[in-house]
Amino acid sequence: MTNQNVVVPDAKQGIDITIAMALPKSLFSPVVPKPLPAAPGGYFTITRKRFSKKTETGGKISSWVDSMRDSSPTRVKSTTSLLETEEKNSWIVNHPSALNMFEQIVKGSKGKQIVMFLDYDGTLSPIVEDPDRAFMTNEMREAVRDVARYFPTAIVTGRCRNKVALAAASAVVILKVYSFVRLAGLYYAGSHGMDIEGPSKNNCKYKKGGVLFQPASEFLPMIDEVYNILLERTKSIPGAKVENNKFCVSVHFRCVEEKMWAILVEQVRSVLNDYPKLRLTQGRKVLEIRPTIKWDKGKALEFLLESLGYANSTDVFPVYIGDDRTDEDAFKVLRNRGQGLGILVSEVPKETNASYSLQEPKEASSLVQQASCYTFICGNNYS
Ligand SMILES: O=P(O)(O)OC[C@H]1O[C@H](O[C@H]2O[C@H](CO)[C@@H](O)[C@H](O)[C@H]2O)[C@H](O)[C@@H](O)[C@@H]1O
Repeated sequence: MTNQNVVVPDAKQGIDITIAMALPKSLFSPVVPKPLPAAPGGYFTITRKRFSKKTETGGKISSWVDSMRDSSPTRVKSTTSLLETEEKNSWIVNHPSALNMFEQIVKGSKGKQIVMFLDYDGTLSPIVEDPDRAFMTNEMREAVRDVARYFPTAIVTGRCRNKVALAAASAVVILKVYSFVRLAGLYYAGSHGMDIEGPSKNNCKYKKGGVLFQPASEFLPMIDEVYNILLERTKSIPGAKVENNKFCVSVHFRCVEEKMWAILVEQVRSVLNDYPKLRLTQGRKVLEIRPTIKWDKGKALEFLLESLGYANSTDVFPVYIGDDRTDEDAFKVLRNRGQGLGILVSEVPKETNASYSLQEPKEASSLVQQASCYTFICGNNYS
């Protein structure tokens, strides 16, 4: 049975958060946060300011390629300079591990309704070469299923909403452990939040179940058209992969040789010249073509909170876990609201609006698992 309205027990009610710490270690700390590894050359020094200057549509091809290279390092420095070590140390002080800070997070959320927002690629699933093989692990799937029993939980992703569901479902089929139905209790915000669906049985006050919002629906034919043109224009570039994400298109260059990146960007840019209502952004070894509407993952987060009845509430504690630039819009919303917390999944320091960090999806799985274990125990004994 699900109980998505579970509120984190309040200390005033006599709940001792140290109870969580007293639970078996295997339940609560399956992953010990690793010390930060040496950052690959050039990665963490890229600033958002610098990135945005160079990646607006209309910038030079060479700027795009520079930006792609900056965020996709191929060289790993053998030694780390003192400056870099200091920068890494100060970054971790400012963005501590959410696993290490679990007790404080529980304190901060006491008496409030937690709402979980989870990015997919790089957060729930590890980054792999083939986007069609980016499955969640068995463990992660279980953690997400469990946490969704206690708190409203949304997956917020650049992927096509149906495809994310399919990726999750395929994992179920392959592993033959969980059924897809167990994830029906989640909200899905696909296409960078432009395609929002609620669970069929839920407490969504805006509308019960089904598609809740599609702010870019008028762009559907245009996106299809651009997807087909891009397929054609990039087919001669070895390794390039074009993905139709319904309200946006991804052009992957993870498997494209660096010397071909300029040609790829040139092709994409030349197509977009004929579509001024579309814009080009960049993710992890991917170029993203999106409508120019003012909608992003941050707006999707606000929309979902409003749908759940928490638009102006001070009694809500949204937790957003993500790894990519597109997740920064959501981190920013939380920072501006002064509510909840953003958690960046990253092995290396990055400029971010998130307050805490985790190094890899495995740690995200542990944190999500801890949240549901804690709530299960405290809810049973104290609420
Ligand atoms: O918002 P997200 O859930 O993080 O989705 C962003 C993009 O993720 C996928 O691409 C990324 O993951 C792939 C699989 O690990 C990897 O091969 C690729 O290089 C990454 O960019 C997805 O395929 C894209 O459509 C999403 O926009």
